[in-house]
Amino acid sequence: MPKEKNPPGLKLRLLAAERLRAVLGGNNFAPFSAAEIADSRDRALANRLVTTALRRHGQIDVALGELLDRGLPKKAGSFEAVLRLSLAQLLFLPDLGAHSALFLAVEAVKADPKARHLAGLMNAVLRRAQANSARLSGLGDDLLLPPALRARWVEAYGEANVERFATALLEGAPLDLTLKAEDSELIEALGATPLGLDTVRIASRDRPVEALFGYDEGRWWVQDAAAAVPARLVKADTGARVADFCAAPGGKTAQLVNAGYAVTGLDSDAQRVERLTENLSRLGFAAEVAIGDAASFRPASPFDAILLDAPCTATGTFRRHPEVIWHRSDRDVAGRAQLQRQLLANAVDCLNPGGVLVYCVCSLEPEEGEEQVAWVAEHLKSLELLPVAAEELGWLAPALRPDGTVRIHPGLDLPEGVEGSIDGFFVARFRRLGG
Ligand SMILES: C[S@@+](CC[C@H](N)C(=O)[O-])C[C@H]1O[C@@H](n2cnc3c(N)ncnc32)[C@H](O)[C@@H]1O
Repeated sequence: MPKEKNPPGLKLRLLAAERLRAVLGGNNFAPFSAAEIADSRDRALANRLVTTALRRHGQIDVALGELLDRGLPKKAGSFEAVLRLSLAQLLFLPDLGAHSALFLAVEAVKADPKARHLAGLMNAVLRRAQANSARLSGLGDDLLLPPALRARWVEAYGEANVERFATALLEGAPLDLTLKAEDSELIEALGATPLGLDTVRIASRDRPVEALFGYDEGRWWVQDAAAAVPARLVKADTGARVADFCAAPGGKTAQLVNAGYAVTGLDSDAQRVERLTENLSRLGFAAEVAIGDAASFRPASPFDAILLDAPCTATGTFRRHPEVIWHRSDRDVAGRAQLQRQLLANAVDCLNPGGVLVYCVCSLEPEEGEEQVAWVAEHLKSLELLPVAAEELGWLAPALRPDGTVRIHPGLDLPEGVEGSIDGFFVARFRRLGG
């Protein structure tokens, strides 16, 4: 019988390998969308393979070290990505069965002219992995984080919290929505759990976001519970002129409009600004939108308040972007911290005396959060810290620090009955002196 040219599952495996390879090469991970893989079961499978390979990256590194006597072959096309996917399946997704992990891996490298010559090696390595799977699948969770990052986080958050971070990494992120208005019928129709304030959580979903109840009517937007905190801390009068610096794709802009402010959303990335505009339009929200550099932007007249959601290393988003754990270097942290200082300094100059500045980052690195508050105290003398009160944080009150800044991290307890965890975020609120 002639061999089937395209065995079932091969096309999907090749797509998954391509996606993983791009992330290994430095790209951000984005799950497959319905436009990319129409069949929902195929899409779920491809996303599960890639996310497992990314979440288990550290353990797979150790397994690769053991299994490949001479290390990864150089200039080998998709070999590494295919191997990592198959190890993820063999070791950590036993429900998918071992046979397809081996068979499809060999077929996938045969389909790649740059890796074809390594089909025998792929087969041998995976057979070895299979023979040692009991031990390799039990590699410790301490390997989930690079040692240097793990040590830094243990120093900042303590061992017990970092263990919770590892659990959060493996569990991934549920879908949190911010509701335009409290509405128990909407919450029920979404099958969501209220998480306090205006956030609800959908623990598991079988449909793309666009197919969820109320999307077309613009009754909610996607926003992690932690990301919804900073905009709530902009306390200004109704109708006040509030700027959202670094606004796209607009989750916080939407909150500010919903709170009744006259909002200007500023972002330097034209494509992302397009998404911001589309998102606001779906929600039926009006805001002034500008493309510009928040480090040098000058408004026609100063704002009453500014929310600065500064670009950062985004290590707090590791549940959705496991790659940040492996991609970010000390240099990245230092570079981001430097940019954040420029943005803070310019924001002060765009504020009315007495105006409020809320600074936030979705980073877990103290250099981008706690240490920036110390830098402001030393260098931006026209700002004073305006402490956040526990009542403003609701169930997230344990995130309040003694100085009135807010450190949210994925080790924090959730309200009773709510599953999962939240992103990492740091928030500090300042006031411009005078006025
Ligand atoms: C963390 S994201 C913002 C998320 C957004 N605030 C939200 O809640 O949906 C950071 C944004 O900063 C923008 N950005 C980066 N550097 C900037 C700069 N110098 N000036 C203005 N925007 C900038 C990026 O284009 C990106 O959209």
